[in-house]
Amino acid sequence: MSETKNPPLSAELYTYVLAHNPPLDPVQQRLVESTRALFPDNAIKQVPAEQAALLAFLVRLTGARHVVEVGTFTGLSALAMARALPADGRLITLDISEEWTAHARAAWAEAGVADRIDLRIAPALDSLRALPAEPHIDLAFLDANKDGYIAYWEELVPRLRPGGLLIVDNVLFFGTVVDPEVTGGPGAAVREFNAHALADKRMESVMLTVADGVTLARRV
Ligand SMILES: C[S@@+](CC[C@H](N)C(=O)[O-])C[C@H]1O[C@@H](n2cnc3c(N)ncnc32)[C@H](O)[C@@H]1O
Repeated sequence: MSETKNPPLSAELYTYVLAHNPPLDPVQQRLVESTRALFPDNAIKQVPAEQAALLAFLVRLTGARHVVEVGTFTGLSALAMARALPADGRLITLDISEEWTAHARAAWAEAGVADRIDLRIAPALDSLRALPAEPHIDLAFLDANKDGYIAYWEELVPRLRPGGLLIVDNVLFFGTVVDPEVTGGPGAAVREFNAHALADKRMESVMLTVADGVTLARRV
């Protein structure tokens, strides 16, 4: 068993972490609250505040102009990344739900970033295959159905420019990736994906214990 330096994340410690991150802006805060009110059974899908801040930070750090997101939901991660784009930057975000993304569109309009976001409603694999084949993506965020992760990775990696960043969410899948009794479903799919990503010599990857686990992978 490897030793960890991670302290247990108590509610008090998590509150402390949030207090030492950029706060959600008022539109983001309203989006979090309205998502919980309108879609209480699915609100867990939304990235937490510290992860929204991390996504915005990485967009700014990399100077990304061409961003692709797989998994829009009600639009918080897209909003965070779109706000961090330069004026000529564009975010393409992919989902299959008209209902959830209608809520996203309203928040983006309220935030004044709707003109930077191109929402495409279709199975993500179809939308990814329709993107230009050449390496042009600066940053991608993968946060949709876990049984599609390997296929989405395989479409995204060749389209990333050298040095481009691929951010993958839920790579711990609530800890189930190490549960031997989990032999199917999203936990097993994420476990298989993690092995696939680690073995990919086109990418340099680090796995972080942020939120439900985040892998940062750079196109070498
Ligand atoms: C975890 S949520 C995304 C959360 C979002 N990034 C946020 O922070 O609010 C996953 C999304 O993937 C979408 N999704 C599931 N299967 C999909 C598919 N085959 N193609 C495209 N989107 C899909 C769902 O509709 C859902 O909105």
